[in-house]
Amino acid sequence: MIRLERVSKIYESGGKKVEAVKDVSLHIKKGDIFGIIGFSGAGKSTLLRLVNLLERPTTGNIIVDNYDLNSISSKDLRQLRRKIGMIFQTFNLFNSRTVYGNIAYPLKLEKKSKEEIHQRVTELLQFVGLEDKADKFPEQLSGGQKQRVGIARALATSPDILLCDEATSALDPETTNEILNLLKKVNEEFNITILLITHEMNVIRKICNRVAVMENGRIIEEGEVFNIFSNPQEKTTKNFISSVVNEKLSSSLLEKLRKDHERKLYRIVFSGDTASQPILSTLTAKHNIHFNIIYGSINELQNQLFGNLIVEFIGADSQIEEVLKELTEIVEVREVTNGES
Ligand SMILES: Nc1ncnc2c1ncn2[C@@H]1O[C@H](COP(=O)(O)OP(=O)(O)OP(=O)(O)O)[C@@H](O)[C@H]1O
Repeated sequence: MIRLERVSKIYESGGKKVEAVKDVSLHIKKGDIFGIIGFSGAGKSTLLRLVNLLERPTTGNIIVDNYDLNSISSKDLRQLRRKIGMIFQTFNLFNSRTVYGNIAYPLKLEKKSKEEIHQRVTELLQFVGLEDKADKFPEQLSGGQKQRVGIARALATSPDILLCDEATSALDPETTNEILNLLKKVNEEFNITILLITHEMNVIRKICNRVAVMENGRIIEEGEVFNIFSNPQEKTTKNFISSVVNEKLSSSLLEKLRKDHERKLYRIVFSGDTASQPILSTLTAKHNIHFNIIYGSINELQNQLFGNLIVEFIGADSQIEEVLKELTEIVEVREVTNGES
């Protein structure tokens, strides 16, 4: 659906060059909810503007819906633009138009008849749950309601792709969840591919199936959301994950635990099927030792479980060794040291 091949974007302003996007390759498949996460200045907005045809890459190719943007004709470009909807952090609604007028606007540009416009706007108002707000002006709406209008307007021309630029960053957590649920519904009911940029891992966790982590213009890590969450490789990715999945213990708590428990502590990381199997109890029973759970967390993601436990084993050293050996073959096991909390 969207393919970026070795894309770079260099801005030149005041004689200075800024390489905002560096050698990025990505493949976003039809039906994906693909999230790009990164700190401010990482290059996310530039990447979105490249896909939205507002910027041209300095080098590399961008292919959207089988059109190579480097060689697309202006007629095809106009056609393609209609297939891409966009919503924004600041909603970008027309304050002088009603909710109805905002949603109708792209259809008016397409010179649709009054009846067609009425039918489509009514459908969309119902879809986003704002039937009773048709005649209100944006300033009479809450942030969440404004974003619903933004979504309805973006869907008016039945796009194949929806680009979301920090669409929930201005909203409180509850409203964020409502809007994320609505975006999921857009994806599922209309099979619209969603590409979103965000600096909130919560957004990625809630609705994305794939994620790319961006830093200094580059994609540093990319993959299925479950795999990235359960086995992040890069420090920045780990930091983003720890903002929503609290698996680290504070160093003071760790110190206390180590004082209270003179045996070695082990962190055992479970994911997927292993998170729902009684692996620990089976293995410790087999080798006739006991275990004591010191800390545990379990999370649900994409209908799968992942989590981790900190445990101590009680029993003969040789038997503990055996259990650790067998455990390591099934799950990730590492001794908890002072440096690793
Ligand atoms: N039009 C422009 N001209 C010159 N430099 C730009 C332009 N747009 C962005 N940049 C620079 O490119 C880099 C990436 O910016 P970009 O806005 O893409 O990052 P971002 O991850 O979206 O950050 P934010 O979340 O703060 O918007 C930054 O160093 C920025 O200053």
